[in-house]
Amino acid sequence: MESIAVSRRGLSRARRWVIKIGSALLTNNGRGVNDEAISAWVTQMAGLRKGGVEVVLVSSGAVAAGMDRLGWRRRPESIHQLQAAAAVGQSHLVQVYEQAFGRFDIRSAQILLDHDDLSNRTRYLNARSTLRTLLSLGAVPIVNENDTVVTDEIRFGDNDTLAALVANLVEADALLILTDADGLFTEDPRDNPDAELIGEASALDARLLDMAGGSRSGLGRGGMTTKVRAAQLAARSGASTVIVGGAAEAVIERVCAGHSLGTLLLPEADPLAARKRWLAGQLQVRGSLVVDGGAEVALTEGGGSLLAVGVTAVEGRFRRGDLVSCRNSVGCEIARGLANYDSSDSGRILGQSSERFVDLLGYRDDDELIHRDNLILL
Ligand SMILES: Nc1ncnc2c1ncn2[C@@H]1O[C@H](COP(=O)(O)OP(=O)(O)O)[C@@H](O)[C@H]1O
Ligand SMILES: N[C@@H](CCC(=O)OP(=O)(O)O)C(=O)O
Repeated sequence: MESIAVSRRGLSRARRWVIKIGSALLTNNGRGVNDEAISAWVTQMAGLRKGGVEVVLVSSGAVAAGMDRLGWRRRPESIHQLQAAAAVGQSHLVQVYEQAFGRFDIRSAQILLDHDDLSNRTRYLNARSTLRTLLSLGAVPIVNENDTVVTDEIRFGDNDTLAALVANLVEADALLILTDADGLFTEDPRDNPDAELIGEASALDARLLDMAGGSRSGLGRGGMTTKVRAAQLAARSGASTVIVGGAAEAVIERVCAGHSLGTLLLPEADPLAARKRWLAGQLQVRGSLVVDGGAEVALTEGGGSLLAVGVTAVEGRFRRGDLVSCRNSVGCEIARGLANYDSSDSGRILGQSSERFVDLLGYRDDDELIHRDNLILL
């Protein structure tokens, strides 16, 4: 039991969440989207945002909202009708969120993604930069699949997969999947009312996929199978996943505070190591920082962050958040990491202590040029 408490407590330290709200939950008994429930979730997300926690929302519901507006009772089979319903519904869905976040003076932003956006390197990096910029502006991105331009073969179909890929994209600490079941049960509780809730497991535990079944709601898509797979994908970049019943009182607040609700699916033992491996494999090196002897020791032996004071030269052109290589005075690459300042600002602060950043740049975002959590030693 102790380990549950410890890992749940870890969730209360997560600074960046991806929160996915599924179709089965969002729909008002099949009649459009549930505005009242959306308002309650947004109130909780606004609370997180005000507390300095970054939130990316992945929301389904476009097809359900569109069906309602078009007067359709049953989810259509044809892909073109689904696309039409999604187009009609998406604008309404975003409008409901915009209004709800507006009550808290929080900007929201619509992001529609398809498979190609996340498999094409340039588009992937563009999506990543836009999402990160929105977060740094304090906005809440609202992501959905770009249903208009996708066909059956390349659709995500379910938004669980999309949410996990977004968690990878923004390197979220945790993914919260709100659905109409209380979590992952040993069997679908609709089939067996005696099925038991799994409180916590490793996302990579092969038995989970045997327990997970498909969707029955008529509006939801992937069921628990895609949720377990999403947890496995999210774990690749070190994120934990919680699958939980979204109708529970103050559910987002309680899960994010570390309360034991729903099912927690954990990445491997050291999420930071997973995340660093993910970073190393995903991004292109955009430039280099040459470090002095003191900084080399601090990085390689002390496990420290890279400070501007230990940097002697900046090479290449890179933006904040890009992957850069750290080389020592004889040109050996010793580490790679995500730069907190772009190449031009890095050039202005090199050799300087962070107290001077405001004088030199007119602002100070971070004290470190590369934080140790974003640094991979080679
Ligand atoms: N082992 C399981 N535990 C809980 N729910 C399950 C399980 N297997 C299948 N399900 C089904 O998964 C459904 C949730 O998935 P889905 O309908 O796709 O929702 P969403 O639209 O929120 O993604 C539940 O309503 C439940 O019937
Ligand atoms: N893009 C679709 C979502 C697809 C879907 O229903 O996914 P899910 O919520 O995972 O069951 C929509 O907005 O209706």
